[in-house]
Amino acid sequence: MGCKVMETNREDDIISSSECMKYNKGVKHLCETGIANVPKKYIFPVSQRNDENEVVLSLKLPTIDFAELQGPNRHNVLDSLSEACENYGFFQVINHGISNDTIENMIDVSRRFFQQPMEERSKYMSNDVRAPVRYGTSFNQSKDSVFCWRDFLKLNCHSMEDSLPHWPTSPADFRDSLFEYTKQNKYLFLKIMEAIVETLGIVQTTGENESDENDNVLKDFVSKEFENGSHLMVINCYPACPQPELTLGIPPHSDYGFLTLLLQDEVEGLQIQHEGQWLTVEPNPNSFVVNVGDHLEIFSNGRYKSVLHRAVVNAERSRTSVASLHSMPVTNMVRPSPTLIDEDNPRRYLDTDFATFVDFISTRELKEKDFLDSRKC
Ligand SMILES: O=C(O)CCC(=O)C(=O)O
Ligand SMILES: [Fe+2]
Repeated sequence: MGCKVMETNREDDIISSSECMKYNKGVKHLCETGIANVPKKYIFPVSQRNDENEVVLSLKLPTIDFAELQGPNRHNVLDSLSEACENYGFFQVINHGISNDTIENMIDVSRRFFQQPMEERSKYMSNDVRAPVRYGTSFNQSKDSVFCWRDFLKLNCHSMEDSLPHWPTSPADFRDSLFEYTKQNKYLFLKIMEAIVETLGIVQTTGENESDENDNVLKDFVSKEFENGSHLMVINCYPACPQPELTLGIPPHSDYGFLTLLLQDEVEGLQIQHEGQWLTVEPNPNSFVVNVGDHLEIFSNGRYKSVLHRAVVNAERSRTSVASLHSMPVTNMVRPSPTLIDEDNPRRYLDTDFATFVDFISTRELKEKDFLDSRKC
């Protein structure tokens, strides 16, 4: 659904405190009030914008066939997986086993959540980054000098018993759709993590392909480290924007966890940085875009890369995406796996935990890979 367009002058360029209040209600609300121009608060410096003159190439991400990963071809798929994590930090997963219905319901209920009146959405507005459910706007609303063209709903999915009672009850099917999706998403994450741990060669396996014993060793390792791990779902809403070239849906950043499983609708918008260039990831219905997060870069002692990515917006269509960020339990320390440190490969990152990350983001405007850089030895 697009922004209502009406005639305005540029008085909205002067940011008074009442203007700020208006922006804090989110960009969806701003669009609903009717705007013809992007207010100054959302205009990025030229150097950070999506350069209109630059030819942005489309990228077909390396593809991991999840069904094949479970069969006799596992070894080849593991090679592709390891190459994708080293060279792109991104890959797409097809044949993942999550039903079309579950995926379509997730996107559909997310859209309907944001289409509700402001009063319904605003019930979940909070500045508390630890709140079980939080509606917000931009990237880090309390710190961003320029706001980006995004509203989000963040939901804690790890301690379900504590979080679920706080989840929205409107639309009526919201909780059921999310519950089913998060359960299956977590299972998929654990299975992909088993494969990633195998590619890193950090658990002692028998060295034989397709051995049940190997399967169990991997399963036990991953379940011990991640079964009770953190799981944050971020539902992103990028309304259509009257001047998309002036702003960004989400500025360049890396994700803090081990892996992010991203579901996007059919509207293009995600771009990743690869060899110094921004590349647009073509949406592939029914697949997941998976990216390496900061914690996996640390855990792999730098072998796998947490890559910068961003989202651009467009004038015609609103875009919805759902990012599921998975990591170890929030109280755990994340550190380079000792098996990946030796004389030739010294430790490259300091230990870190979730509290350090929260302290870091609450004291500054987060830029690009600042947090990860702060953890380098
Ligand atoms: O919407 C997208 O394509 C990217 C979202 C994202 O990077 C995030 O939520 O961390
Ligand atoms: Fe991200």
